[in-house]
Amino acid sequence: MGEPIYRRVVVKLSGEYFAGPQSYGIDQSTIDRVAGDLIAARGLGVEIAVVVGGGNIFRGVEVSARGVSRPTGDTMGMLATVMNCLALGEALQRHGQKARTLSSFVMPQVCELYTRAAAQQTLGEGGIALLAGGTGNPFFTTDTTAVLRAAEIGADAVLKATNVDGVYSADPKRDPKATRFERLTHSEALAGGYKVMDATAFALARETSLPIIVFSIAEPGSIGTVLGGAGRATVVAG
Ligand SMILES: Nc1ncnc2c1ncn2[C@@H]1O[C@H](COP(=O)(O)OP(=O)(O)O)[C@@H](O)[C@H]1O
Ligand SMILES: O=c1ccn([C@@H]2O[C@H](COP(=O)(O)OP(=O)(O)O)[C@@H](O)[C@H]2O)c(=O)[nH]1
Repeated sequence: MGEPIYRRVVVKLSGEYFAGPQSYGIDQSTIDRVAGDLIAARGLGVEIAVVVGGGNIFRGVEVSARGVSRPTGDTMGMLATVMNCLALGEALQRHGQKARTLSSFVMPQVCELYTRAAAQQTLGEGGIALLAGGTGNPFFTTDTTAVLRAAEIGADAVLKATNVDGVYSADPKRDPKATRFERLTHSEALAGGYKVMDATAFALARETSLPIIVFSIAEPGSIGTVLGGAGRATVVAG
């Protein structure tokens, strides 16, 4: 594995992936494996903050399709991300890694409130900061949260660890002829309308000059590989 090309990153973990072989909820062995990958990546000397999605429990759009208002559905989705962070935090600590969950919502019995200073402090002390609760606002996604928090804490890149190994010309799960891009500019990603990430996230990354690396979390060790500038991935930058 090569020397890391980033000093501080935000890793966005797919909530959906946390369900493992199940269709819903949290699969413990999947969380333990992801925790191991994060600890190995931290071992390369890179400061790591993590944003976890909530799609394994609730997605606002899906909840609202069943009759709940969209803001309430989105709040349920954001609370789902808190549960995922609590599960991941425990797994990291069990493996000996210092981790601190910081939420966009005030919930003192559950975890601390996210502030930029608290996140910076955790990273400075060698801990992994788990940034829970999304942006705290409905109508956003955890992809946008990852870019927002990366810009706030001065990260060098957003690593989107998802269930595909990059950005394709079309959804690879629907179109077998779709081809993977090695590299795209933010403007090309926006113009292409590639659904692997929402437009707000790409636009904020362009505005803040943040590279986004899209890669598969299913590949064990992929976070460390990507930190070394290698592996199958799409780099969205420039
Ligand atoms: N152009 C595309 N390139 C890659 N993936 C795409 C594209 N269009 C749609 N997708 C789909 O996007 C999904 C990843 O996005 P999403 O479900 O939001 O991930 P996450 O759970 O990591 O937030 C993949 O499952 C893939 O099928
Ligand atoms: O700032 C945010 C982040 C997330 N969400 C809600 O939380 C859900 C879970 O997040 P996301 O869909 O991004 O998770 P993932 O796709 O990574 O599992 C979303 O569907 C939204 O309903 C939100 O309302 N605001």
